[in-house]
Amino acid sequence: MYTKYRPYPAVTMEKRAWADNTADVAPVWASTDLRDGNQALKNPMDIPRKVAYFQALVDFGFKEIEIAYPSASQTEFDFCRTLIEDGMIPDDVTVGVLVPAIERHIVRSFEALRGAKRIIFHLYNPTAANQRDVVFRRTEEAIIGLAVQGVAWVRREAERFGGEVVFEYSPESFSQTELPFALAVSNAVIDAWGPTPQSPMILNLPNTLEAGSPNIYADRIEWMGERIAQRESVVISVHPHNDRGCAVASAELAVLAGAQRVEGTMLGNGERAGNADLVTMAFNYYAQGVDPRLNVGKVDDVLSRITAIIGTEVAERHPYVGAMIYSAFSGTHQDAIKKGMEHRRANNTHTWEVPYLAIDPADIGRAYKDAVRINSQSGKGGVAYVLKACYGIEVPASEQTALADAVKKRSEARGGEIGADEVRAIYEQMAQRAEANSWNAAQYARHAGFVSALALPVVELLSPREGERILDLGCGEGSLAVEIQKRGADVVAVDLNADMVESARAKGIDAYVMSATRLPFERRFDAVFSNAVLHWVTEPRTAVRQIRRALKPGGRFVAEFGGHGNAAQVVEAMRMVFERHPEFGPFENPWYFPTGAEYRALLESEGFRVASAELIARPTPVDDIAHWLDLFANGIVAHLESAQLSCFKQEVRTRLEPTLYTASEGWHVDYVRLKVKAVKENL
Ligand SMILES: CC(=O)SCCNC(=O)CCNC(=O)[C@H](O)C(C)(C)COP(=O)(O)OP(=O)(O)OC[C@H]1O[C@@H](n2cnc3c(N)ncnc32)[C@H](O)[C@@H]1OP(=O)(O)O
Ligand SMILES: CC(C)C(=O)C(=O)O
Repeated sequence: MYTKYRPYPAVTMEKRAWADNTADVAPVWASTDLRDGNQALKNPMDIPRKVAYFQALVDFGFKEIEIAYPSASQTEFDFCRTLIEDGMIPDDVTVGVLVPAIERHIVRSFEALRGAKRIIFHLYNPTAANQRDVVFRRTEEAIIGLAVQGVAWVRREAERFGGEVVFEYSPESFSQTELPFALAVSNAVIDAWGPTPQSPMILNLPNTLEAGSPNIYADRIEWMGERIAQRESVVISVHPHNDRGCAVASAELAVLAGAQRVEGTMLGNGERAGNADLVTMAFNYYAQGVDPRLNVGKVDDVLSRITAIIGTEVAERHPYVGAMIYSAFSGTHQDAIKKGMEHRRANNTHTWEVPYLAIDPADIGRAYKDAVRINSQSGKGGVAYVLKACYGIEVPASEQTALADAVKKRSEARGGEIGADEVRAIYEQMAQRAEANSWNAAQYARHAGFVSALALPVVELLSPREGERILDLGCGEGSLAVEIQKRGADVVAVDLNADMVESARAKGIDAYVMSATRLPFERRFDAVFSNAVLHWVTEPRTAVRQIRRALKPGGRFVAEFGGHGNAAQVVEAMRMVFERHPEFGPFENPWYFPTGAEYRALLESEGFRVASAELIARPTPVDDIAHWLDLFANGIVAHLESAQLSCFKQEVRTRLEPTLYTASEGWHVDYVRLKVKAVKENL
């Protein structure tokens, strides 16, 4: 079996320059899609499809386009005529045709091109030993004679042709041709055509059947380049096929070896295993900071047009352009991408250095959010990235592992990918479970009407104006949102509690269930308003970032919530009752009550200009401290049994009665509010 095939002959080189060269300049690209690509299709294109394909190639930036083998069929001929007669060839684009060394084919091909301003007339004849002996049954001299005769026919017709003719010659099957013979035939053709440095010809050295490794192709190109006649009047071109899967590598090494021009096709479409894929190759230059001389930013548009025309698809894993190319499922890769992107943003880096991403997906219009996709292989970094990229949600580091575990479980149980919306739903559910307090809208309305009634001055501080878009963050049952709306503003309200949101909606408010640390809004609001909510948010920096993000530049943030010392006596009484009853477990204070200075510093560090951040002592009447505990402290005692709960309430009540209750005025809670007004700076 192993004697059936022979090793591809290596080239003996005294010195080899290409291995030390670097790819500093992209070659001239020549698309052969409409000829070589077309001849690979089961259903070759008709004229309208060819026209559409031609236009896509022009839009991608090709300046040399081989459009046909005009003598092959009437369609090929008519396509040439259509492009020329309908004036579809831009002035900076040169069209080419492929023609065998047969007189009537040469005559007909010139006929097809009549009227074109500038053409590449590409003559070819096979030169390999096997072709000479078996297909043509001619000696070496006769094959050279055929080529030289072909040149004479081309010269004669070129002289009659009105436009400029760039002559191209291919010793077809160069890859299987002995180098001395390839050189002999090429030099005979160069001599017969007589190119000059001002009017050079193209010598195309095809890897017609790719049978050797790219380094040998490079050796062959360098070998030829060193020896051909009139090197300064010849543009060396390559035409690599992909039979060994190395066409792009062959083309790149050939360029290092002196090739100045590369023929190939979009996505490598072509006979057998195809041609050199010029999309990949152009991006290979681009990704090294070399001008690719093609409109790579338009690639998705161009490829969607081309694949629709020829009825193919871009493979998911195709380099640079596959749908999955900029997506990572695996946890450690996701983590590295997330950190790389964050580092880039934080440092405003210009050069691209994000692990696992060859180029910036945005360069070709792909979204960053697709860079990370979630399944059972994913980790915390990836899951956090998805929520940040898709919804602007910052998952606190403390919650990331639990979230990733929940997502992984879901993916393993169900199989397959977990979409961003599903990750978000899992996160919301976790947040609701983790919410310290539970809320009941009816009870709230009955016993906590004071919360909104006392907040009207905060609405005044907000001073909503007609037509402004205002976010009410933590709207509760919606009374303040109604007040703001009455002043002509357009209000969107959010609250973590579905019962409250329901109640706000019943008042005609556009309300949603949403956490203050997971707002999806970006530059949407003229103002963000919040009353009696932010002391419940245990990730204050995350909330401030979300608020800033939701605001338009210059937008204001007006809020009131519990500040340093708020309900201090109540908190202390609860703590002491817990201390007296070790069976209740540790007392956990759920609230964030900052000082004015602390909150001001937080806002300023997140890009706000703070107009005021003041603590205001406001003893607040409540109907009964027991109701207050039921409403606002139920999270602290959620784990207690009912007898323990009664005991807790009774003991807290007894402790507070001497200071917070009077017979004439009833119960007052020692509220201290932090009232804030700040403006989003235009950073
Ligand atoms: C590697 C490449 O991609 S090269 C391009 C290949 N593309 C094509 O062949 C597509 C278009 N081809 C065609 O439509 C036809 O093959 C035609 C019109 C060129 C010729 O068709 P036909 O006359 O029917 O002959 P056929 O297709 O069998 O070709 C074989 C003949 O062409 C000769 N021939 C093949 N290539 C060449 C050439 N480049 N120069 C001169 N003669 C050639 C062969 O020696 C053979 O001649 P013979 O009949 O004297 O033995
Ligand atoms: C005619 C030549 C350039 C060709 O298509 C090939 O050798 O593959």
